[in-house]
Amino acid sequence: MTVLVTGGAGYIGSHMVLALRDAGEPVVVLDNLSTGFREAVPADVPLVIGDVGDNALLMRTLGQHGIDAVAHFAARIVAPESVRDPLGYYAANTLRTHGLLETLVAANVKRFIFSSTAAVYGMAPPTPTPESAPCDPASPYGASKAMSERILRDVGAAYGMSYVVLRYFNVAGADAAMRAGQRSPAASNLITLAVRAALGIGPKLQIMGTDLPTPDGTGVRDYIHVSDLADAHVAALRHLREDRGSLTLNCGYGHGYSVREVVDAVNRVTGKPLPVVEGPRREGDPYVSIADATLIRAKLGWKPSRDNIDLVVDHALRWERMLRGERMPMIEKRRA
Ligand SMILES: NC(=O)c1ccc[n+]([C@@H]2O[C@H](COP(=O)([O-])OP(=O)(O)OC[C@H]3O[C@@H](n4cnc5c(N)ncnc54)[C@H](O)[C@@H]3O)[C@@H](O)[C@H]2O)c1
Ligand SMILES: O=c1ccn([C@@H]2O[C@H](COP(=O)(O)OP(=O)(O)O[C@H]3O[C@H](CO)[C@H](O)[C@H](O)[C@H]3O)[C@@H](O)[C@H]2O)c(=O)[nH]1
Repeated sequence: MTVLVTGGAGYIGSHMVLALRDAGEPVVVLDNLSTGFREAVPADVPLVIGDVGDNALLMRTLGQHGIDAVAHFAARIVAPESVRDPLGYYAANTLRTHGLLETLVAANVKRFIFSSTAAVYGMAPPTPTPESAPCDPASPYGASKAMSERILRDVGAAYGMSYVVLRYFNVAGADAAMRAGQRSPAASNLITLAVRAALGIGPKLQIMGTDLPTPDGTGVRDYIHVSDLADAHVAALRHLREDRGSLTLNCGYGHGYSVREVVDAVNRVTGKPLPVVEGPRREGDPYVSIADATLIRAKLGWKPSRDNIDLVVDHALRWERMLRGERMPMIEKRRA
């Protein structure tokens, strides 16, 4: 029984590959390396380079490796870009998920874990946000995921596929042993930008809005450590293998930090003040995004062990240093 991880050469998928490998689960990665990195996949994990939309390749991969479950991470993920290129996003995310599900139904693969996002809830959901809150995505990116969720629900009902949809809040940090982390130079999430600024390898951090209706005027987010998120996927896999039914679950800690609180954490971890520039609000940014994270604990027995903003920042910072050659990674490097 092998797990296929689409997008396993990307930031979150590579942590899932490590979590599965650490749990002794055979795993295969399918990735087109559009935003992923060959070296993010450990040398002893088969890497199939190709597009998730290539049905013939998928069918071959499923058969060759005896796949019984798929964790589908492969996607385009930049919400503002999706506003400029909605057709590209619906094709990359919704249509490719449809095609993947079609192939899995034909191949009789009946376990599916889907990477969804808090962006399905839109601009002003109740906070903390339960899974039952209405989906009202503000961007084509969020809509492409919400549509995929809907397709999955119908496929599950019609063809007996069991699935776990995981709606991630704000993912951050890196593997504690520095085997994986955010490799993309284009990453635009707050914690990556803050630690890169602290190390002088990125521009000064701009606080996007200081007059929001939040306690200190800056945006509040529920930051989840990427390895806790990977553990949630492993728990989801166990749930599916035990035939305990389909689920849609938030992935977050259930509490949030403002941008200023994240900057404070960076200051504590580095021991020196991070210079920041105060700028205007970013269009389309929710003020607050916090998960109601009760259901995932109840349904999967998931217990995060890294719910500590200083730890999240420390791992992100150490990873950036390591990437710049200050420390060697602890996994054997895949030969290019
Ligand atoms: N990063 C976040 O904060 C966040 C938040 C919510 C949800 N998500 C979801 O998590 C998933 C992973 O995100 P990430 O941050 O690791 O992004 P990423 O860009 O690092 O990883 C995506 C991976 O998928 C691959 N890929 C993309 N399109 C493909 C295709 N058509 N065929 C094969 N491979 C393809 C890329 O090469 C890359 O390795 C995505 O589905 C994203 O929507 C991410
Ligand atoms: O340079 C920056 C970058 C971000 N922020 C602020 O930091 C907070 C977090 O912003 P991110 O860009 O890190 O994350 P978002 O909440 O905007 O979005 C992320 O989480 C969403 C889920 O809620 C989606 O999945 C989305 O794709 C993913 O990037 C926001 O208040 C934002 O305004 C800044 O002040 N300066």
